[in-house]
Amino acid sequence: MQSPTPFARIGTRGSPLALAQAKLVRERLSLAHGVSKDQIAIDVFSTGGDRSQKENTTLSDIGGKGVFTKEIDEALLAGHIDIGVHSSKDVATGLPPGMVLAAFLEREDVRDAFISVSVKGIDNLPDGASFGTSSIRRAAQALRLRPDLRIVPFRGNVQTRLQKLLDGVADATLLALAGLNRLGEAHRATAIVDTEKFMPAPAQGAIGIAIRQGDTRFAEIVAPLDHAPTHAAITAERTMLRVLDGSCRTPVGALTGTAGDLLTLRGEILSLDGQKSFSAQAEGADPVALGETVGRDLLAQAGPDFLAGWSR
Ligand SMILES: NCc1[nH]cc(CCC(=O)O)c1CC(=O)O
Repeated sequence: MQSPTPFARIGTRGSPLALAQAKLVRERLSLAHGVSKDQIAIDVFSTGGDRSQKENTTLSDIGGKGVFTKEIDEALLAGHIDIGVHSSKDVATGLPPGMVLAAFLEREDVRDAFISVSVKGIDNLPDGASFGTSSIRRAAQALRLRPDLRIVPFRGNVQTRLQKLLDGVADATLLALAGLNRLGEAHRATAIVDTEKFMPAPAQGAIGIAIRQGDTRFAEIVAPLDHAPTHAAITAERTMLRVLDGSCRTPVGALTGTAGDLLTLRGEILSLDGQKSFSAQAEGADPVALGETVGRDLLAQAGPDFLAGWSR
């Protein structure tokens, strides 16, 4: 039986991936603090992003900001939960006032996996094949290589999308390898794609832990779970995205690496049809400064016409 006052209350979405991530955080908290898992509650929330799954919408159509986090953020700020567990790539760059991302678990594989029941890779798809994705980044990157592809909307959780492929709704898709790994479904990947051609989404593959700003008790409780190199990389990528967010809604990719003691950050923005793209790269020690440098470089290269053309 759960005690009436648990050690911590975690809020999460209810998808199998979100639950796996919340359970991973519970496991880490339990080990770090020597408390039983029964003392850590997991509360499940349905978000706008979950409710709109059945519509033929892209995430940017729904309105983006916090569509997978809003209800959890509100419960956190209201004190109904202590910790929000999120896929960092689903967390809006502008956090609700009073909320902070305090810790990040060590990043999983950042790459996307190509999945098809008929062909080995994107190059092998027949002319005019259908490509299932509701990610404007994956659509643009696929169309850059294969302008003939027909993009079909592909919403739903990871399991739903895998089933849609089996049902023949599309000839192929891309999914984050991180999600497949966490669900024990990595064997479904037909191929792992090259990050040069398919730069991952900013913050892909990292679980983020949100707490209330100024909550010193929970700041201390989640601190042992934080992986410093992941924290730095996600900060750099989210900063780059924040610089771009203000001006445009083009597809964006980002990838952090290391060069000795320094971080390297590569970023790219693409037109929706993938026919135009700009990339930038820099290295530095301060993740915020690095993200700003790469973000501003991308804005400068793209210029106002490109950004205006795709701003809605
Ligand atoms: N809402 C989509 C989403 N958000 C996070 C992940 C994967 C896990 C991650 O990037 O940490 C996914 C699924 C996908 O892109 O395949």
